[in-house]
Amino acid sequence: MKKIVLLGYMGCGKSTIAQNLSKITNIPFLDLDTCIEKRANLSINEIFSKHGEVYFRKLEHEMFVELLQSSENNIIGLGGGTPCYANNHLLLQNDDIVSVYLKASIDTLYNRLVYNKSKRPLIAEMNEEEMKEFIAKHLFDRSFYYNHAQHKVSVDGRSVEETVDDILKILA
Ligand SMILES: Nc1ncnc2c1ncn2[C@@H]1O[C@H](COP(=O)(O)OP(=O)(O)O)[C@@H](O)[C@H]1O
Ligand SMILES: O=C(O)C1=C[C@@H](OP(=O)(O)O)[C@@H](O)[C@H](O)C1
Ligand SMILES: [Mg+2]
Repeated sequence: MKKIVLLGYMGCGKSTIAQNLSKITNIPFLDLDTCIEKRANLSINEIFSKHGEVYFRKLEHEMFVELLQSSENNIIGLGGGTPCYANNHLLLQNDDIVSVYLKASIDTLYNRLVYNKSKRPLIAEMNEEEMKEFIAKHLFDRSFYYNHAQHKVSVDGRSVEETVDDILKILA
């Protein structure tokens, strides 16, 4: 059984889908952000505010490599920026993983993030207008990295259960 790696922009559902896919498959799930918070003993917000984003990206890369090197079978929910730094996107092509890009439209992402931004330091201080413009440009810049995933699943208008089913079809 290969490790299953879920990636995509903030708000596309990586953490939620990883948890629900784990319930169905009984494969343990790991959320990369949670692993980083435990290792640093700081929240993502605190890491950004105390040490800055470059420090966070270093921790994120180290933890991502560590999780990929473990012998355990896991479902790993990445952070939205994980594929976009330290050549992490090249790891998405590894033979011993199944990487799935949860692709969402700007509107889907905005509608989910507008009520969930306080724990996301990149957008926490933005107003609604700024957020919409930021997401559009940021998603465009990042799509090169996300498109290195082996598989792509559209999540627009799909329930959690439907997205889990879409991923189960890939794993079958
Ligand atoms: N399929 C879905 N339909 C509706 N809302 C969803 C769906 N998947 C996730 N969400 C919601 O979107 C928000 C972001 O989900 P989350 O799993 O934290 O995304 P990510 O880890 O990719 O940032 C949460 O409020 C979550 O409940
Ligand atoms: O897009 C990003 O750069 C980030 C996404 C976040 O994870 P989620 O995608 O789970 O929100 C978290 O890693 C951090 O706030 C940075
Ligand atoms: Mg998440």
